[in-house]
Amino acid sequence: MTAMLFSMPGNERLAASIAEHTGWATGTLEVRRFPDQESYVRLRSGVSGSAVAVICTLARPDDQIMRLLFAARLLRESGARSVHLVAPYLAYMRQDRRFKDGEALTSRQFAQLLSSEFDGLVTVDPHLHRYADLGEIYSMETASLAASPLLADWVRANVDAPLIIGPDSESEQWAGAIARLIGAPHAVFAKSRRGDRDVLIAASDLGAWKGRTPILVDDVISSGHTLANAAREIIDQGFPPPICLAVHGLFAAGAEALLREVGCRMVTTESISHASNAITLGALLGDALARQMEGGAGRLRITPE
Ligand SMILES: O=P(O)(O)OC[C@H]1O[C@@H](O)[C@H](O)[C@@H]1O
Repeated sequence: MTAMLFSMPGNERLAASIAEHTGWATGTLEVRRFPDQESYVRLRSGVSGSAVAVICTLARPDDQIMRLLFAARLLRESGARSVHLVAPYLAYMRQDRRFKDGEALTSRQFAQLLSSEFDGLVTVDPHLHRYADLGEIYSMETASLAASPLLADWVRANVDAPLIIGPDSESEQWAGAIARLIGAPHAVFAKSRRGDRDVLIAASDLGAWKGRTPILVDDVISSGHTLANAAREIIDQGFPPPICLAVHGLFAAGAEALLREVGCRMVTTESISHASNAITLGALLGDALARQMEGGAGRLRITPE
């Protein structure tokens, strides 16, 4: 199997990290915007008969989706044997139900758009909350990789006597896994969300673990309010400001400043490029992509309504 990697703008470091691990060649896609903001995409490498992967993490997805779909179609039309998407951060997964009457079910529609052009998807900790599996909405091969072993490695190497804390019940899957992997205690708080930037955290009593270094663990930092409010609860109980350890650092406007103001140090994986990136994903993504490509994904299926 010949394989080739293509990076969408802004994903060059991630693509290099996968290329370094797999030894695959990196091809060139020229991608730019016309003055009217439409997208221009041109393939500058031969792909005939190759399995190809486009590396495009999906933070700020609305800025990226059209050019990504154009690139996928172009690669297929140019003779690629199969076209895969490596999106370490997968967007729109948090809109996994109609929370209010009349809301668009964007997770499903976004999945249908990607599934209509790609044969396979490799991603890291997609926000699987009300969906049990990506197969419920994606109709292509999917690999959902768990970052918790890598997060656990980071804690093991950097923190003595950690206390792992999840800010809400959804985060138990990461907090619990990391705590088990490193043999540390963990606690999980409760959260109620009243708005995009308005969350209430009900903390549990951490008194039994005084003296340990608190580490808040979550899948996503978006507005930062979940972790900032959880951090305040931890500090109120006499602990130092926690380390905020997350798989995906989206850092919406104001999030970084908010967490700094509370005194938190932020640590994230390289799924979204940010100064807090401290955990590389090249080996995890490269191995999963190789398995998917060797599996021979190549048949395009369309999700039925
Ligand atoms: O509070 P912000 O940072 O906006 O949002 C991130 C939180 O919202 C949830 O879906 C995530 O799992 C995380 O707990």
